[in-house]
Amino acid sequence: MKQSVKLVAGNWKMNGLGASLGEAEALKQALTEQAAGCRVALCPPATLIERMARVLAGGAVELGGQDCHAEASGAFTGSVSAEMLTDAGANLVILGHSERRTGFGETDADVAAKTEAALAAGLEPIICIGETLAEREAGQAIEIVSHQIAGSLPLSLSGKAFAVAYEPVWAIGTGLTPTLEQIEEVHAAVRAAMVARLGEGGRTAPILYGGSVKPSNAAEILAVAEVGGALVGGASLKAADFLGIIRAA
Ligand SMILES: O=C[C@H](O)COP(=O)(O)O
Repeated sequence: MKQSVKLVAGNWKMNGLGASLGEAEALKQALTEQAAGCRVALCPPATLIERMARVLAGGAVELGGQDCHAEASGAFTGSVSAEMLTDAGANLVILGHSERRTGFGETDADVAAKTEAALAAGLEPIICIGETLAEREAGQAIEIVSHQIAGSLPLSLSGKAFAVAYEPVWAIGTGLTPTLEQIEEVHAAVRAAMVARLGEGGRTAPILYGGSVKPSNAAEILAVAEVGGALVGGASLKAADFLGIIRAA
């Protein structure tokens, strides 16, 4: 299904200090001078969200967290709740990124629980899925992402604003990307899995592509059927690069 308004979200990961707020300011300024034609979001480290919310106030750039805890509050040292992200000024949150699934052992069930928490706090979740290189080489990409969709999307998402991000693990930060045909094939399968899981509620949420998106390949990737936007890592850290991708959308 063709999405009318795409979402281009920048995931700063564990990059950025107060000095980086200038990049957010430059992005806001550029999108004030020339409207984007798509939704644009930045997801900085949690420590920057509140300051970035002040910088971005009154502009078109939305703000997201990179993770949240499944519980609303409690004895969870080092964690941030969904409500804390909302309180700091975020309206989105990335959940289930492969770096959290791999590095922190997050399961599909964890991602589903975090998604429930995000919805309860009024956040729009961006739920990440994607196969490893070994899984792709074994011909299991479709099976893996379909399974991840079934396990990571709680039924309560139906009727709510959310996005799915397909990020092949082997394409993240490597400069490698799937072929356009492979992206189209997986996105079609992801859509089918979303509809199988949520019924009509799975039909319209955008499916973002993520993994080595840059200004030079963004236009062709964003033109693929069922690509409803992009989740951008490295190329979102500099406003000029991120703007190149936004313009392509
Ligand atoms: O969340 C973003 C992705 O992991 C993509 O990162 P990348 O654009 O640096 O490959």
